[in-house]
This record gives sequence, C-alpha cells and structure tokens, in this order.
Amino acid sequence: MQITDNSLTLIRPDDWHLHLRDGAVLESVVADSARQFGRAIIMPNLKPPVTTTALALAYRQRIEAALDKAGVEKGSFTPLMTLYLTDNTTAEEIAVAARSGAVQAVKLYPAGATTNSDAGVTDLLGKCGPALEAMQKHGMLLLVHGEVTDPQVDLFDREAVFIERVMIPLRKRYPELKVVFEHLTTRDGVDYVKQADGPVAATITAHHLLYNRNAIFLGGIRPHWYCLPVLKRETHRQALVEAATSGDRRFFLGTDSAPHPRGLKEHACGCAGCYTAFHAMELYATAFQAAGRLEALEAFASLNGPAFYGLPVNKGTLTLRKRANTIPDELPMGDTTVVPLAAGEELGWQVDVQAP
Ligand SMILES: NC(=O)N[C@@H](CC(=O)O)C(=O)O
Ligand SMILES: [Zn+2]
Ligand SMILES: [Zn+2]
Repeated sequence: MQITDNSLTLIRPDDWHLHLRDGAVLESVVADSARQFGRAIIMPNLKPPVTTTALALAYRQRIEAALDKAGVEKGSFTPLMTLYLTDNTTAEEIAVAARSGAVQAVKLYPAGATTNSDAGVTDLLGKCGPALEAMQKHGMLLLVHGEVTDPQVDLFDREAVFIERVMIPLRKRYPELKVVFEHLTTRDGVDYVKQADGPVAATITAHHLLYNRNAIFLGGIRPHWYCLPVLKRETHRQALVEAATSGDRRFFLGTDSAPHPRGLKEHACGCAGCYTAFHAMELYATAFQAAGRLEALEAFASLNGPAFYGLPVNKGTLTLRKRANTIPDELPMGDTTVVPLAAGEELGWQVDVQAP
C-alpha cells in the first residue's frame, strides 16, 4: 500500500456484500462495482430468490452478459455467487453447490427481516439442520442477516437479540461452520465477533462507518439514509470504526450497496437500502481518514476478506486521488433513477479513472 500527500494506492479491493439486482437494473449498476472491485459476493435476494445452484449459474450468466454490455473488460470483475437459504434447502442442494465450485456461500435471511426476505428462514435451528450440517461438512460459508424479526423486539435491538437467540446457539451446535455476520451495526456485534473463537467474521458497510441514526432525521425524514439493519447511535458507529480500522482480520469490506428506484425510496412506505457502489471506496477512504487510519484500509478492503474466504488476493491495484468529488444527485437505473448515498455532497477522494 502506498500513501502520498494526494493519493492512496492499494491492492485491488473486493466487495463481500453486494446487491446487483437483475434485468435492466443489473445492466445499469454492474459497471459501478466493476470499476472499483475485483470481485463481489452477489446477494441472492431476487424475486424469485436464487435458491439453487442452477439458478445461481443462470444468474451469473446474466451478470456476465451485463458486464459485457457495459463494456467491462473480460475477467476484470468476478461475481461470486450465493444461495438463498430456505426452510426447505436440502443437504443435497448444498452438496451440489459445493461441488459446482461456483457457489461461495449460502445466505440466511430471517423471514420478514428485510427486502425480499419473504421466502427466508422461519426457524434456523429448527428447520435448517440438514442444510447447516452439510454446509459445515463441505466448508460452505453461512452469511447472515443478523436481525430477529420478533415484533416485540425494538427495531434498534434486533441485532443484539439475534446474537443471543441465534448466533450463540448456532455456533454451539456447528462450531466448525464458517459464519459471516453481514453488515454489522452495533458494539454488541463487534464485541461478539472479536471474542468468538472459531471461524466467525463480519462485513461492515461504509454508511455504518460514516453515519449514525441522526442522519435519517437531519432536517426532516431522509429516506436515502434508511437501510436495514438501520443506522444506530453514535457509540455503535464508533465501535464499528474501531473494529474496521484495527487491522483485526475478522472485519472486512461489504458495501451492502442496495439500489432501489428513487420513487420507491421517496414513498409512504419506503424501501430499505443505500446505493453506494458508485462511490464505495471514496466513502470508505473518507471514514478511514476521519479515524486517522488510512494505512489500515488495505487490510480491511483487500486482504481480510480473501483470507477468510480462502481465496487469493487480487492482482492489480486501485488508486484514489485526494480531490473534491461531488456525488451526483441521481444516476440512471433501468427506466428510472437511483439516488446514491450522500447525493449532492462533496467527498475528498476520487477513484482514479485510469484504474485497471
Ligand atoms: N440492506 C438493505 O437495507 N436492503 C437490502 C437487503 C439487506 O441486505 O438486508 C436490499 O436488498 O435492498
Ligand atoms: Zn441484510
Ligand atoms: Zn444486503
């Protein structure tokens, strides 16, 4: 990694949590990720969800076609596929996924927890035993949206309660299962991941490093700051920054970039998700710089993720320049538009357009 007065060059990073969607939206957004990242873990919460290896392979082909159409150089961006876990996922389906070599992980969406989670899991330990057993056996990673859906539990406490009710019993029963706690948002989550023995890691988004929950309500209700798990109070944000910038190999980059059409965000019942793929590394660099820890960005963005997944680090580099960079008010997305996070605001970093 090289840091000068006006630039920063690091090993080409990866995005370990990305929503690319499908169809015309996929075609609009895929080049944004390909510009910055060498690989990305592609989330399976399509409609209908990607529940089988056959569906994952077909989806990968549509992503490759969209990359081609966007003029992205062949092989410069690799989509890593995931399966959507359901109550009915069989051990055989997990074995097929493991044998395919194309599926890196299986994603747990507790039913009702987030966007397109209706087909998700109603009772992980009660219903998914055979699938979890097979995943542990085949070394297939489990990625979790770590929030309980119990309506009695306060929205801001859903991650902490998930640790008690799901993570701890899950890891007791399957101690060798590799688990990634996705989009971690609380000090409780950080403390849990740090002390857990065994193969547990976590992704952290740029927006949870940069903002606390005040951002959702600053001067009025601001739907483009609404995502799930929702932004938390400042003490939690600080814990996330400490974890991400500490060099601890359990924490790595996952944008959770989740595009929704402008009209469905600015809506009486707005969708959850922030679009950050367009300016992901600029946002992360801003957060690391604010913490005075730019030198820790490469481990978080380019090294820790591949180490946990058991993959080689990328070849090539990415350079960010220190210069004023105004985020566009909106970006084209299919036949509509998407508003990127922090639209209209100015960042102090810009990914080099010459980047490989
Ligand atoms: N993060 C979000 O707020 N939304 C994601 C789903 C998810 O990752 O939970 C989406 O698909 O829109
Ligand atoms: Zn999620
Ligand atoms: Zn997500």
